[in-house]
Amino acid sequence: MSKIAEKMRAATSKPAGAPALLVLEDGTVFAGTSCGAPGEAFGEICFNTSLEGYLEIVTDPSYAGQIVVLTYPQVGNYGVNADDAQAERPALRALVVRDMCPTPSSWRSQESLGDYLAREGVVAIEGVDTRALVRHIRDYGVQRAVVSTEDTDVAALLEKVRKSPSLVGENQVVGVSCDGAYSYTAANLPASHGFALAAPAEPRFKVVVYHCGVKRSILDGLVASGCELTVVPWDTPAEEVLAMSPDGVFLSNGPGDPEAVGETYRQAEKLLGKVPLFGICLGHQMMAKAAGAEIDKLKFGHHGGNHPVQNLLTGRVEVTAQNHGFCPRFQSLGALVPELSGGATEHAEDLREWGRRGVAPVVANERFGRIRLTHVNLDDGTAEGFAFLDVPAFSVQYHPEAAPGPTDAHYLFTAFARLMEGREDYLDIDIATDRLSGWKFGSTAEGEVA
Ligand SMILES: NC(=O)CC[C@H](N)C(=O)O
Repeated sequence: MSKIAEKMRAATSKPAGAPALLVLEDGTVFAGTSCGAPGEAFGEICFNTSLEGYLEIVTDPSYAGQIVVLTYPQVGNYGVNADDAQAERPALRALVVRDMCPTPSSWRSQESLGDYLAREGVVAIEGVDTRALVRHIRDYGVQRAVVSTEDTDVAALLEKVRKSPSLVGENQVVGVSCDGAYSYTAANLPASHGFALAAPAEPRFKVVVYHCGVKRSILDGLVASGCELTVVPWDTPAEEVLAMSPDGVFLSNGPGDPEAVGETYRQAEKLLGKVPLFGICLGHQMMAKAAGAEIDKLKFGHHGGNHPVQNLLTGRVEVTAQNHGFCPRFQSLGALVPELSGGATEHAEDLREWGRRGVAPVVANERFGRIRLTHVNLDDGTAEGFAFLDVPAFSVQYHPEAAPGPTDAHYLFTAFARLMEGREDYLDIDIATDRLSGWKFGSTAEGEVA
């Protein structure tokens, strides 16, 4: 090695952390070193493919009960800034990375990611061949796993993993909801947040938010579209919410198995038709469950910032942020209404077929009338959005607030405001000129290109 190369190596190498192990329930083992808190953490292992936004991922409450692998190989380079956090503290069980940067470089950085994880008690492992690990999860599916900095006995760890509880059937929401109601308005917007680029609209709507583990950027998006929020616990009775006479109710994202969150979807059932409703991710699943949908568990889920979704109403493709492992099946909501489904009488097996035909199909639901499929995932043909035609309600499986990810779908916050105004064309929005989505194209608040 040349002298210069030796010097460079010395300048960039970091002290090795304590040895750590990652063991999957199928017996796959990866050795690495600790880069967060010491300890032993069990959870369902999944991977996120975003290229940036690691703090938003780490603090997304929807990761409660999960061990997250980041596919981007160098993590921590720009440090951590509290304004980017999606919740007070991380809820994920552990973090797995290829390489953790101990010397962040950014004017916004307040501390290193490793220090943050250590302070928050999150176990983390680096030095893992994350490409091999992710290919393994893609081939064999998500499964239980453990990250340990305490036990070096692989056989013992494997036994413990196989005895650990499964994410399926467990209520994770109860651990990340709020204890009591609180309000959230424009005064709460963080100074350096993305939605600050579009000044918040005048507050016009009183909205109640069911907090199932809500991401802060979702609250910001609602405020940006003109809502004053009262955030309530996940199991607040619908009667209490209606007694507040809100203009609308929002059902939040949240962790774990939607089947285990009966206290929320039973409220959604009571609210549908009584007040305009909007749901994101778990909130979408809650609305679908209220209408009797069957829920599928995906092999390795959608977690990342580049998932293409086709809007069947406009034909446009949105590049979206996603984070879910479960998904309601559109076909289970009812029989097709042929006159609103391009004459079709049979459900398409692959929902992408509707995009090819230029049709947004409608089913007749026993409880709530007609429901339209509005959005479809172009990678795997899963359902991404529903709009109820006979009651004021719509929901999406993906994340219009991004955080992290592209902002193509910010317009859905505008759509909720338009739904509360009683507009039938509430979803018919040009994202190039929408106040929330369109700022990046140089449009003004009025929608004209400046
Ligand atoms: N981000 C979310 O709301 C996740 C929803 C649900 N817990 C799932 O994994 O499918």
